[in-house]
Amino acid sequence: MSTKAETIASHSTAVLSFSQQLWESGAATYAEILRHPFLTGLTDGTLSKDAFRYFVIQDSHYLRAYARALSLVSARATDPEAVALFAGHASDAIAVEKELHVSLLHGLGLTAAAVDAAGSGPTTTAYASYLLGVCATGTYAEALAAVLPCYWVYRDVGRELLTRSSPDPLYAQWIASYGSPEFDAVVESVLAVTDGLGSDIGPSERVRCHEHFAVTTRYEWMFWDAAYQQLSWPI
Ligand SMILES: Cc1ncc(C[n+]2csc(CCO)c2C)c(N)n1
Repeated sequence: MSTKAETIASHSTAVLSFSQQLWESGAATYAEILRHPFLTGLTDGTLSKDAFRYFVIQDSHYLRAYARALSLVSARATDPEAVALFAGHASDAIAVEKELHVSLLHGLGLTAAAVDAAGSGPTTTAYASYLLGVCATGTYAEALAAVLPCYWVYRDVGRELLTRSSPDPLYAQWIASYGSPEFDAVVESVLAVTDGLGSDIGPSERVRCHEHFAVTTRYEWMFWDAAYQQLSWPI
């Protein structure tokens, strides 16, 4: 039987691009994400407004942390194009957070003060801490592997949900923002940077990249699950 490192190393010499190799580490989780009742509830309109409200509040906290993680990715990039790309996306994440306040929060009867008062929940805090930890202490490739599922899972979920849409106008508005062609172009540029790194990475670093990708894909599932359950701190 081959070890995990050998399996990953054998993939690296095969025809798959680095991003496609990473995707295999999250593929089973991605299949579960599409079946999650939060997402099926969004598209058939049965998702409770309380669960969606929880999601939007937690996403505000998540986006603030994610922007900082992307700034760290930007700082570690050596290619000036990649520095600019991730710095731009860090800035976009803050803009998205503000936009959320204006459109979705208002439609949900929420205020910025309510978001701050709710604070970052257990799953948001765990996911954000993992991202910031890897981006601060890992290599550039590890940092990229950790932030990648956020882009990629959302693009693919957005595309899938667009085909289903939603009878609820608020849910349809959210779906449209991630299924847009502009967002598709953002994700393709990040995948191109990832593939450009593929040949420079050693075997142990490659294994760590796969681990980070698998963990943050799981956190994406957990983020929707936390909203579905409206998970709070136990104490
Ligand atoms: C839990 C969670 N995961 C991913 C995204 C999607 N997302 C947020 S910022 C960004 C890139 C730069 O704008 C992307 C793809 C989200 N909103 N919430």
